[in-house]
Amino acid sequence: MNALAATSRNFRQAARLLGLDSKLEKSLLIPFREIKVECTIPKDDGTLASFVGFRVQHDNARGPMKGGIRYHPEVDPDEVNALAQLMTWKTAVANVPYGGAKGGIGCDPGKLSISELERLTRVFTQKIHDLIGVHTDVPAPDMGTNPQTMAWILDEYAKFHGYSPAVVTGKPVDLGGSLGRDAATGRGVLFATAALLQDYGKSISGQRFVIQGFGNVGSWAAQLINEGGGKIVAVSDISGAIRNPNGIDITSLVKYVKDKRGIKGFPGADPIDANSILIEDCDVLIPAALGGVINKENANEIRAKFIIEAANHPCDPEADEILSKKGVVILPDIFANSGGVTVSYFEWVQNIQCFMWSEEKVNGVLKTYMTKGYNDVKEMCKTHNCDLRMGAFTLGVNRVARATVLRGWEA
Ligand SMILES: NC(=O)C1=CN([C@@H]2O[C@H](COP(=O)(O)OP(=O)(O)OC[C@H]3O[C@@H](n4cnc5c(N)ncnc54)[C@H](O)[C@@H]3O)[C@@H](O)[C@H]2O)C=CC1
Ligand SMILES: O=C(O)CCC(=O)C(=O)O
Repeated sequence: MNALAATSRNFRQAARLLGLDSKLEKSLLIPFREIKVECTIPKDDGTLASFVGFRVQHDNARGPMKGGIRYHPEVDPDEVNALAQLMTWKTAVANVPYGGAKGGIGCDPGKLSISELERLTRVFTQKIHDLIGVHTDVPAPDMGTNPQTMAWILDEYAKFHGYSPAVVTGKPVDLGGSLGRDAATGRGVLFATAALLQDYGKSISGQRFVIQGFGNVGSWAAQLINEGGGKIVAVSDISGAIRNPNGIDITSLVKYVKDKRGIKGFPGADPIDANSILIEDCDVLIPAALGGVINKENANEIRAKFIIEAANHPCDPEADEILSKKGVVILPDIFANSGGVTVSYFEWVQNIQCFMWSEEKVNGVLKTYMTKGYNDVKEMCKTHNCDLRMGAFTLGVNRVARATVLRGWEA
Protein backbone atom coordinates (compact mmCIF):
# COMPACT_ATOMS: atom_id res chain seq x y z
CA MET A 1 0.00 0.00 0.00
CA ASN A 2 1.22 3.51 -0.87
CA ALA A 3 2.81 5.24 2.18
CA LEU A 4 0.43 8.20 2.06
CA ALA A 5 -2.68 5.99 1.77
CA ALA A 6 -1.44 3.88 4.71
CA THR A 7 -0.65 6.86 6.96
CA SER A 8 -3.90 8.63 6.11
CA ARG A 9 -5.84 5.43 6.82
CA ASN A 10 -4.31 5.22 10.29
CA PHE A 11 -5.08 8.91 10.84
CA ARG A 12 -8.74 8.48 9.80
CA GLN A 13 -9.15 5.50 12.10
CA ALA A 14 -7.78 7.56 15.01
CA ALA A 15 -10.05 10.50 14.07
CA ARG A 16 -13.05 8.13 14.22
CA LEU A 17 -12.00 6.75 17.63
CA LEU A 18 -11.67 10.33 18.89
CA GLY A 19 -15.03 11.32 17.34
CA LEU A 20 -13.44 14.29 15.52
CA ASP A 21 -15.64 16.58 13.50
CA SER A 22 -15.28 15.69 9.80
CA LYS A 23 -14.28 19.25 8.82
CA LEU A 24 -11.56 19.33 11.48
CA GLU A 25 -10.43 15.90 10.29
CA LYS A 26 -10.10 17.22 6.74
CA SER A 27 -8.18 20.30 7.85
CA LEU A 28 -5.73 18.19 9.90
CA LEU A 29 -5.03 15.90 6.97
CA ILE A 30 -4.26 18.49 4.27
CA PRO A 31 -0.60 19.63 4.36
CA PHE A 32 0.12 23.26 5.26
CA ARG A 33 2.50 23.64 2.28
CA GLU A 34 4.16 21.37 -0.32
CA ILE A 35 7.40 22.54 -1.92
CA LYS A 36 8.93 20.92 -5.01
CA VAL A 37 12.15 22.31 -6.46
CA GLU A 38 14.53 21.54 -9.29
CA CYS A 39 18.14 21.09 -8.17
CA THR A 40 20.73 21.04 -10.95
CA ILE A 41 24.44 20.72 -10.16
CA PRO A 42 27.62 20.33 -12.18
CA LYS A 43 29.07 16.90 -11.46
CA ASP A 44 32.80 16.42 -10.81
CA ASP A 45 33.31 15.42 -14.48
CA GLY A 46 31.73 18.69 -15.69
CA THR A 47 28.41 17.18 -16.88
CA LEU A 48 25.11 18.42 -15.42
CA ALA A 49 22.84 16.37 -13.19
CA SER A 50 19.26 17.37 -12.26
CA PHE A 51 17.36 16.18 -9.20
CA VAL A 52 13.98 16.95 -7.66
CA GLY A 53 13.87 18.12 -4.04
CA PHE A 54 10.82 18.24 -1.79
CA ARG A 55 9.86 19.78 1.52
CA VAL A 56 6.37 19.07 2.79
CA GLN A 57 5.31 21.17 5.76
CA HIS A 58 2.36 19.29 7.16
CA ASP A 59 1.16 21.14 10.26
CA ASN A 60 2.27 23.93 12.59
CA ALA A 61 -0.56 24.10 15.15
CA ARG A 62 1.75 23.11 18.04
CA GLY A 63 4.90 24.93 16.95
CA PRO A 64 7.54 25.19 14.21
CA MET A 65 7.44 22.34 11.73
CA LYS A 66 10.12 19.71 12.27
CA GLY A 67 11.46 16.74 10.40
CA GLY A 68 14.36 15.17 8.58
CA ILE A 69 15.66 15.42 5.03
CA ARG A 70 16.09 12.14 3.16
CA TYR A 71 18.41 11.44 0.22
CA HIS A 72 17.26 8.24 -1.48
CA PRO A 73 16.40 7.13 -5.04
CA GLU A 74 12.80 6.27 -4.01
CA VAL A 75 11.97 9.70 -2.57
CA ASP A 76 8.66 10.79 -4.14
CA PRO A 77 5.94 13.34 -3.29
CA ASP A 78 3.56 10.83 -1.66
CA GLU A 79 6.30 9.31 0.47
CA VAL A 80 7.50 12.73 1.69
CA ASN A 81 3.90 13.73 2.35
CA ALA A 82 3.32 10.61 4.46
CA LEU A 83 6.58 11.14 6.37
CA ALA A 84 5.68 14.79 7.04
CA GLN A 85 2.26 13.79 8.36
CA LEU A 86 3.88 11.15 10.60
CA MET A 87 6.14 13.89 12.02
CA THR A 88 3.07 15.93 13.04
CA TRP A 89 1.69 13.02 15.09
CA LYS A 90 5.16 12.01 16.34
CA THR A 91 6.10 15.42 17.77
CA ALA A 92 2.70 15.49 19.48
CA VAL A 93 3.18 11.97 20.93
CA ALA A 94 6.62 13.01 22.21
CA ASN A 95 4.97 16.20 23.49
CA VAL A 96 7.67 18.46 22.07
CA PRO A 97 6.45 21.91 20.89
CA TYR A 98 6.62 21.29 17.16
CA GLY A 99 4.52 20.50 14.15
CA GLY A 100 5.58 18.16 11.36
CA ALA A 101 7.54 18.37 8.11
CA LYS A 102 9.81 16.19 5.98
CA GLY A 103 12.03 16.75 2.99
CA GLY A 104 13.96 14.75 0.51
CA ILE A 105 15.85 14.64 -2.74
CA GLY A 106 15.40 11.79 -5.21
CA CYS A 107 19.05 10.79 -5.57
CA ASP A 108 21.40 7.94 -4.71
CA PRO A 109 23.87 9.49 -2.24
CA GLY A 110 26.15 6.44 -2.61
CA LYS A 111 26.71 7.38 -6.26
CA LEU A 112 27.60 11.05 -5.60
CA SER A 113 31.00 12.30 -4.43
CA ILE A 114 31.28 14.40 -1.25
CA SER A 115 31.66 17.58 -3.31
CA GLU A 116 28.62 16.67 -5.46
CA LEU A 117 26.58 16.06 -2.28
CA GLU A 118 27.71 19.41 -0.93
CA ARG A 119 26.70 21.22 -4.15
CA LEU A 120 23.33 19.44 -4.20
CA THR A 121 22.63 20.30 -0.55
CA ARG A 122 23.59 23.95 -1.10
CA VAL A 123 21.39 24.26 -4.23
CA PHE A 124 18.46 22.66 -2.37
CA THR A 125 18.97 25.09 0.55
CA GLN A 126 19.08 28.05 -1.86
CA LYS A 127 15.66 26.97 -3.16
CA ILE A 128 13.99 26.56 0.25
CA HIS A 129 15.86 29.01 2.54
CA ASP A 130 12.94 31.46 2.69
CA LEU A 131 10.56 28.75 3.85
CA ILE A 132 12.63 27.26 6.69
CA GLY A 133 13.78 28.99 9.88
CA VAL A 134 14.25 28.63 13.64
CA HIS A 135 10.57 29.38 14.32
CA THR A 136 9.02 28.13 11.08
CA ASP A 137 10.56 24.82 9.95
CA VAL A 138 13.68 23.13 11.32
CA PRO A 139 15.24 20.30 9.22
CA ALA A 140 17.32 17.38 10.60
CA PRO A 141 19.01 14.24 9.19
CA ASP A 142 17.09 11.20 7.92
CA MET A 143 18.07 8.33 5.62
CA GLY A 144 21.05 9.18 3.44
CA THR A 145 21.85 12.45 5.24
CA ASN A 146 23.99 13.12 8.32
CA PRO A 147 25.50 15.88 10.50
CA GLN A 148 27.71 17.06 7.59
CA THR A 149 24.58 17.61 5.45
CA MET A 150 23.13 19.75 8.26
CA ALA A 151 26.40 21.75 8.45
CA TRP A 152 26.10 22.61 4.73
CA ILE A 153 22.45 23.65 5.14
CA LEU A 154 23.41 25.80 8.15
CA ASP A 155 26.21 27.48 6.21
CA GLU A 156 24.12 28.11 3.08
CA TYR A 157 21.19 29.41 5.14
CA ALA A 158 23.59 31.80 6.96
CA LYS A 159 24.49 33.48 3.62
CA PHE A 160 20.88 34.66 3.31
CA HIS A 161 19.76 35.14 6.92
CA GLY A 162 22.89 35.31 9.12
CA TYR A 163 24.36 32.62 11.39
CA SER A 164 21.60 30.81 13.24
CA PRO A 165 22.52 27.31 14.46
CA ALA A 166 18.97 26.44 15.64
CA VAL A 167 17.80 26.41 11.99
CA VAL A 168 18.82 22.74 11.77
CA THR A 169 19.33 19.98 14.34
CA GLY A 170 21.49 16.88 14.16
CA LYS A 171 24.45 19.18 13.39
CA PRO A 172 28.05 18.31 14.23
CA VAL A 173 28.74 19.04 17.92
CA ASP A 174 31.44 21.54 16.82
CA LEU A 175 28.68 23.66 15.24
CA GLY A 176 26.25 23.55 18.17
CA GLY A 177 24.92 20.03 17.73
CA SER A 178 23.75 18.30 20.89
CA LEU A 179 25.79 15.66 22.63
CA GLY A 180 23.80 12.45 22.36
CA ARG A 181 21.84 13.39 19.18
CA ASP A 182 23.76 10.94 17.00
CA ALA A 183 22.71 7.99 19.19
CA ALA A 184 19.33 9.44 20.22
CA THR A 185 16.98 7.57 17.88
CA GLY A 186 18.66 4.25 18.69
CA ARG A 187 18.72 5.08 22.41
CA GLY A 188 15.02 5.99 22.27
CA VAL A 189 14.39 2.62 20.57
CA LEU A 190 16.20 0.93 23.47
CA PHE A 191 14.12 2.77 26.11
CA ALA A 192 10.88 2.10 24.22
CA THR A 193 11.69 -1.59 23.76
CA ALA A 194 12.63 -2.01 27.42
CA ALA A 195 9.35 -0.40 28.53
CA LEU A 196 7.30 -2.67 26.26
CA LEU A 197 9.15 -5.86 27.25
CA GLN A 198 8.75 -4.99 30.93
CA ASP A 199 4.97 -5.09 30.48
CA TYR A 200 5.36 -8.67 29.27
CA GLY A 201 7.61 -9.67 32.18
CA LYS A 202 10.72 -9.61 29.96
CA SER A 203 13.84 -7.48 29.62
CA ILE A 204 16.34 -6.62 26.87
CA SER A 205 18.73 -9.16 28.32
CA GLY A 206 17.80 -12.66 27.20
CA GLN A 207 15.87 -11.60 24.07
CA ARG A 208 17.03 -12.40 20.53
CA PHE A 209 16.91 -9.44 18.14
CA VAL A 210 16.96 -9.07 14.34
CA ILE A 211 17.68 -5.62 12.89
CA GLN A 212 17.06 -4.50 9.29
CA GLY A 213 19.28 -1.49 8.48
CA PHE A 214 22.65 -0.70 10.02
CA GLY A 215 22.91 3.06 9.51
CA ASN A 216 22.47 5.72 12.18
CA VAL A 217 19.37 4.21 13.80
CA GLY A 218 20.05 0.48 13.30
CA SER A 219 23.70 0.55 14.35
CA TRP A 220 23.05 2.62 17.50
CA ALA A 221 20.07 0.46 18.45
CA ALA A 222 22.26 -2.63 17.96
CA GLN A 223 25.12 -1.26 20.09
CA LEU A 224 22.86 -0.17 22.94
CA ILE A 225 20.78 -3.36 22.92
CA ASN A 226 24.01 -5.36 22.89
CA GLU A 227 25.29 -3.35 25.88
CA GLY A 228 21.96 -4.08 27.60
CA GLY A 229 22.50 -7.84 27.26
CA GLY A 230 20.31 -8.47 24.20
CA LYS A 231 21.55 -10.98 21.63
CA ILE A 232 21.55 -9.72 18.03
CA VAL A 233 21.21 -12.79 15.83
CA ALA A 234 20.81 -11.23 12.38
CA VAL A 235 21.41 -7.87 10.72
CA SER A 236 21.03 -6.53 7.18
CA ASP A 237 21.86 -3.41 5.22
CA ILE A 238 21.81 -2.44 1.55
CA SER A 239 24.93 -4.58 0.95
CA GLY A 240 23.47 -7.84 2.32
CA ALA A 241 22.39 -9.78 5.40
CA ILE A 242 24.17 -11.89 8.02
CA ARG A 243 23.17 -14.32 10.77
CA ASN A 244 24.84 -15.82 13.84
CA PRO A 245 22.45 -17.66 16.21
CA ASN A 246 25.02 -17.33 19.01
CA GLY A 247 24.94 -13.53 18.72
CA ILE A 248 26.83 -11.17 16.39
CA ASP A 249 29.82 -9.30 17.85
CA ILE A 250 28.36 -5.81 17.35
CA THR A 251 31.49 -3.88 18.36
CA SER A 252 33.49 -5.67 15.65
CA LEU A 253 30.64 -5.25 13.15
CA VAL A 254 30.53 -1.47 13.73
CA LYS A 255 34.29 -1.27 13.06
CA TYR A 256 33.94 -3.51 9.99
CA VAL A 257 31.13 -1.38 8.51
CA LYS A 258 33.10 1.84 9.05
CA ASP A 259 35.96 0.33 7.10
CA LYS A 260 34.10 -1.61 4.35
CA ARG A 261 30.99 0.63 4.13
CA GLY A 262 28.64 -2.35 4.48
CA ILE A 263 28.08 -5.55 6.46
CA LYS A 264 28.66 -7.84 3.48
CA GLY A 265 31.57 -10.21 4.08
CA PHE A 266 31.68 -9.74 7.89
CA PRO A 267 33.69 -12.75 9.09
CA GLY A 268 31.82 -13.30 12.40
CA ALA A 269 28.52 -14.45 10.85
CA ASP A 270 27.03 -16.40 7.92
CA PRO A 271 25.63 -14.61 4.88
CA ILE A 272 21.86 -15.05 4.36
CA ASP A 273 19.39 -13.96 1.71
CA ALA A 274 18.67 -10.25 2.35
CA ASN A 275 14.96 -10.86 1.59
CA SER A 276 14.69 -13.31 4.50
CA ILE A 277 15.91 -10.93 7.22
CA LEU A 278 12.39 -9.99 8.32
CA ILE A 279 11.31 -13.61 8.71
CA GLU A 280 14.37 -14.77 10.65
CA ASP A 281 13.69 -16.59 13.93
CA CYS A 282 13.89 -14.06 16.82
CA ASP A 283 11.94 -12.57 19.71
CA VAL A 284 12.16 -8.92 18.65
CA LEU A 285 12.31 -7.62 15.08
CA ILE A 286 13.55 -4.05 14.53
CA PRO A 287 13.05 -2.68 11.01
CA ALA A 288 15.41 0.33 10.83
CA ALA A 289 15.61 1.06 7.10
CA LEU A 290 12.87 1.61 4.52
CA GLY A 291 9.09 1.99 4.77
CA GLY A 292 6.50 -0.57 3.67
CA VAL A 293 8.81 -3.55 4.13
CA ILE A 294 6.32 -5.53 6.23
CA ASN A 295 3.21 -6.03 4.14
CA LYS A 296 0.58 -8.60 3.26
CA GLU A 297 3.14 -10.59 1.24
CA ASN A 298 5.39 -11.42 4.21
CA ALA A 299 3.40 -10.64 7.39
CA ASN A 300 2.25 -14.23 7.82
CA GLU A 301 5.82 -15.49 7.79
CA ILE A 302 7.10 -13.13 10.52
CA ARG A 303 8.37 -15.18 13.48
CA ALA A 304 9.10 -12.36 15.96
CA LYS A 305 6.77 -11.82 18.93
CA PHE A 306 7.48 -8.07 19.04
CA ILE A 307 8.13 -5.57 16.24
CA ILE A 308 9.73 -2.24 17.18
CA GLU A 309 9.28 0.29 14.36
CA ALA A 310 12.60 2.13 14.36
CA ALA A 311 12.04 3.01 10.68
CA ASN A 312 9.13 5.19 9.61
CA HIS A 313 6.03 3.24 8.46
CA PRO A 314 7.76 -0.13 8.03
CA CYS A 315 4.42 -1.99 8.45
CA ASP A 316 1.45 -1.23 6.27
CA PRO A 317 -2.13 -1.48 7.65
CA GLU A 318 -2.80 -4.83 5.89
CA ALA A 319 0.25 -6.29 7.66
CA ASP A 320 -0.98 -4.80 10.97
CA GLU A 321 -4.21 -6.80 10.65
CA ILE A 322 -2.42 -10.07 9.85
CA LEU A 323 0.15 -9.58 12.64
CA SER A 324 -2.48 -8.66 15.18
CA LYS A 325 -4.32 -11.95 14.45
CA LYS A 326 -1.01 -13.78 14.98
CA GLY A 327 -0.60 -12.04 18.38
CA VAL A 328 2.49 -10.06 17.31
CA VAL A 329 2.83 -6.84 19.33
CA ILE A 330 3.90 -3.77 17.29
CA LEU A 331 5.41 -0.69 18.90
CA PRO A 332 4.56 2.04 16.34
CA ASP A 333 7.06 4.38 14.68
CA ILE A 334 5.51 7.62 15.94
CA PHE A 335 6.45 6.55 19.44
CA ALA A 336 9.28 4.01 18.97
CA ASN A 337 11.59 6.26 16.93
CA SER A 338 10.66 9.56 18.61
CA GLY A 339 13.96 9.69 20.53
CA GLY A 340 15.59 11.40 17.53
CA VAL A 341 13.21 14.33 17.31
CA THR A 342 13.09 14.58 21.10
CA VAL A 343 16.85 15.15 21.29
CA SER A 344 16.57 17.45 18.26
CA TYR A 345 14.24 19.50 20.46
CA PHE A 346 16.88 19.50 23.23
CA GLU A 347 19.45 20.66 20.65
CA TRP A 348 17.19 23.51 19.49
CA VAL A 349 16.57 24.56 23.10
CA GLN A 350 20.33 24.51 23.82
CA ASN A 351 21.02 26.63 20.70
CA ILE A 352 18.35 29.18 21.60
CA GLN A 353 19.63 29.39 25.20
CA CYS A 354 23.30 29.34 24.07
CA PHE A 355 23.88 26.76 26.81
CA MET A 356 25.19 23.24 26.29
CA TRP A 357 23.89 20.21 28.21
CA SER A 358 26.06 17.27 29.27
CA GLU A 359 25.48 13.96 27.50
CA GLU A 360 24.27 12.45 30.80
CA LYS A 361 21.60 15.13 31.03
CA VAL A 362 20.51 14.60 27.39
CA ASN A 363 20.22 10.82 27.89
CA GLY A 364 18.48 11.16 31.25
CA VAL A 365 15.86 13.65 30.02
CA LEU A 366 15.35 11.51 26.89
CA LYS A 367 14.55 8.52 29.13
CA THR A 368 12.00 10.63 31.03
CA TYR A 369 10.31 11.67 27.75
CA MET A 370 10.26 8.10 26.36
CA THR A 371 8.82 6.68 29.60
CA LYS A 372 6.15 9.38 29.73
CA GLY A 373 5.37 8.82 26.03
CA TYR A 374 4.93 5.08 26.60
CA ASN A 375 2.60 5.63 29.56
CA ASP A 376 0.59 8.25 27.63
CA VAL A 377 0.19 5.86 24.67
CA LYS A 378 -0.97 3.04 26.96
CA GLU A 379 -3.47 5.35 28.63
CA MET A 380 -5.03 6.05 25.21
CA CYS A 381 -5.09 2.29 24.49
CA LYS A 382 -7.18 1.85 27.64
CA THR A 383 -9.47 4.81 26.89
CA HIS A 384 -10.16 3.74 23.31
CA ASN A 385 -9.75 -0.02 23.75
CA CYS A 386 -7.23 -0.15 20.93
CA ASP A 387 -3.76 -1.44 20.01
CA LEU A 388 -0.52 0.51 20.50
CA ARG A 389 -0.60 2.00 16.99
CA MET A 390 -4.04 3.49 17.54
CA GLY A 391 -3.02 4.43 21.09
CA ALA A 392 -0.16 6.50 19.65
CA PHE A 393 -2.24 7.93 16.77
CA THR A 394 -5.14 8.96 19.03
CA LEU A 395 -2.65 10.56 21.45
CA GLY A 396 -0.90 12.55 18.72
CA VAL A 397 -3.97 13.47 16.69
CA ASN A 398 -5.89 14.56 19.81
CA ARG A 399 -3.09 16.90 20.94
CA VAL A 400 -2.86 18.48 17.46
CA ALA A 401 -6.65 18.76 17.18
CA ARG A 402 -6.87 20.52 20.56
CA ALA A 403 -4.14 23.02 19.57
CA THR A 404 -5.85 23.64 16.21
CA VAL A 405 -9.23 24.32 17.80
CA LEU A 406 -7.68 26.61 20.43
CA ARG A 407 -5.94 28.67 17.75
CA GLY A 408 -9.13 28.87 15.67
CA TRP A 409 -9.67 29.66 11.98
CA GLU A 410 -11.04 33.23 11.87
CA ALA A 411 -9.24 35.34 9.25
N1 LIG B 1 18.13 9.42 11.71
C1 LIG B 1 17.16 9.64 12.58
O1 LIG B 1 17.35 10.35 13.59
C2 LIG B 1 15.81 9.03 12.40
C3 LIG B 1 15.57 8.10 11.42
N2 LIG B 1 14.35 7.48 11.36
C4 LIG B 1 14.07 6.46 10.36
O2 LIG B 1 14.96 5.35 10.54
C5 LIG B 1 15.21 4.72 9.28
C6 LIG B 1 16.71 4.64 9.06
O3 LIG B 1 17.24 5.96 9.06
P1 LIG B 1 18.80 6.25 9.31
O4 LIG B 1 19.38 5.17 10.13
O5 LIG B 1 18.90 7.64 9.72
O6 LIG B 1 19.35 6.15 7.83
P2 LIG B 1 20.86 5.82 7.35
O7 LIG B 1 20.95 6.36 5.99
O8 LIG B 1 21.83 6.23 8.38
O9 LIG B 1 20.87 4.22 7.30
C7 LIG B 1 19.98 3.49 6.51
C8 LIG B 1 20.35 2.03 6.60
O10 LIG B 1 19.38 1.27 5.88
C9 LIG B 1 20.07 0.40 4.98
N3 LIG B 1 19.21 0.07 3.86
C10 LIG B 1 18.84 0.85 2.82
N4 LIG B 1 18.07 0.16 1.98
C11 LIG B 1 17.97 -1.09 2.50
C12 LIG B 1 17.33 -2.27 2.09
N5 LIG B 1 16.62 -2.32 0.95
N6 LIG B 1 17.43 -3.39 2.87
C13 LIG B 1 18.16 -3.36 4.01
N7 LIG B 1 18.78 -2.25 4.46
C14 LIG B 1 18.69 -1.15 3.70
C15 LIG B 1 21.32 1.15 4.60
O11 LIG B 1 22.32 0.29 4.06
C16 LIG B 1 21.70 1.71 5.96
O12 LIG B 1 22.35 0.72 6.72
C17 LIG B 1 14.45 5.54 8.25
O13 LIG B 1 13.18 4.96 8.06
C18 LIG B 1 14.30 6.90 8.92
O14 LIG B 1 13.21 7.64 8.44
C19 LIG B 1 13.36 7.74 12.26
C20 LIG B 1 13.54 8.67 13.25
C21 LIG B 1 14.75 9.45 13.35
O1 LIG C 1 15.19 15.06 14.46
C1 LIG C 1 14.29 15.52 13.79
O2 LIG C 1 13.97 16.69 13.78
C2 LIG C 1 13.45 14.63 12.87
C3 LIG C 1 13.90 13.21 12.77
C4 LIG C 1 13.02 12.53 11.76
O3 LIG C 1 13.07 12.86 10.59
C5 LIG C 1 12.09 11.51 12.18
O4 LIG C 1 11.81 11.39 13.37
O5 LIG C 1 11.57 10.77 11.31
